[in-house]
Amino acid sequence: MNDIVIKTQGLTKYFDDYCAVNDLDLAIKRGSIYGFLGPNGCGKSTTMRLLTGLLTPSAGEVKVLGYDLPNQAEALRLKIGYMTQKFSLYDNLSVLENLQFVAQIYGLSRGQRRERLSQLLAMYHLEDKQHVRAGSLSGGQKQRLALAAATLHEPPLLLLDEPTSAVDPENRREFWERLFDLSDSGTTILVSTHYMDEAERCHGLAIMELGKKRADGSPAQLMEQLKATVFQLTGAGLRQVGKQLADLAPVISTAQIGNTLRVLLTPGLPDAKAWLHQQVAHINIEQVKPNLEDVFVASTGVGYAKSIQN
Ligand SMILES: Nc1ncnc2c1ncn2[C@@H]1O[C@H](COP(=O)(O)OP(=O)(O)OP(=O)(O)O)[C@@H](O)[C@H]1O
Repeated sequence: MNDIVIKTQGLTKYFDDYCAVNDLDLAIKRGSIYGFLGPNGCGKSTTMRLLTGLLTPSAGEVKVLGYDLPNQAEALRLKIGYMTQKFSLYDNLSVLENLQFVAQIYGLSRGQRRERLSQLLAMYHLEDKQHVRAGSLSGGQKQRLALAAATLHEPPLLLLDEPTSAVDPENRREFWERLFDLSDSGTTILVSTHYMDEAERCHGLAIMELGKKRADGSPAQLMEQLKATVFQLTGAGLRQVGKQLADLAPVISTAQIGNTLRVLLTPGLPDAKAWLHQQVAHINIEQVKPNLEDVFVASTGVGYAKSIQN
């Protein structure tokens, strides 16, 4: 059995002469939750739409669940669930009516419909809301309803485009519990996000910028492989210290976090801690383990440019 359910090689998408997805190679395993992490406009949604067959690539090869895209996009359609960042169900229909409508689109018989809908209402804690208009649900309830609708036909692949941008942390956590249930039962899930805590929950992750994949691996691998050295500085005058360090060549980034200053240095320095001490003698300096945000900073923007230079 082939465990790679999404494979792309050289996947590229131009809109006129703007390259939104640039030479993207992916290999995503069955049953995994794989994230696209990146700033606005980096090509996350475009990649997702290419993987659903909604968009035609300008170049490259795409195989999803064994189907070659874009040629076999129609056959793939029934095998995927797709949820976009905007609530795309009907505000004026009740929760139940929305689900009944989607069930009809997927051609479920009356008996199948009854069974599946009561299952979904229970699973997504929407039983007591089933006769409420979708438009009057809270952000978290809307997202649960959208996930119920996207999974109604039990697709083996689920694509979620920034699914929790409008929900609070508690609802986000609850939403992710459901994603892990789905993954546990073999569903492959692609999720785009710009939240670090969501990215950390993924089994695998691509960090994207300007349509390019800058890093790929599990969050643990990405943190382990980070070439930069990370320091936490404490002491007086941290704002000033941050400004003083920011422009120096070996400094990838500085960021104040509460009472500490987090500093990322390029790997080229023979003794990074000694170098830092020379710059800021009166400050406590402790080397710390990288986190995912450090990986992100070193993989994008100025941090990326400095990382590859040094
Ligand atoms: N249909 C389109 N026509 C022209 N340009 C487009 C089109 N769709 C996307 N783009 C451009 O391609 C780039 C990538 O957009 P995309 O929506 O994939 O980014 P994203 O990472 O999903 O961002 P966001 O988080 O803001 O949704 C952007 O510069 C966007 O303006």
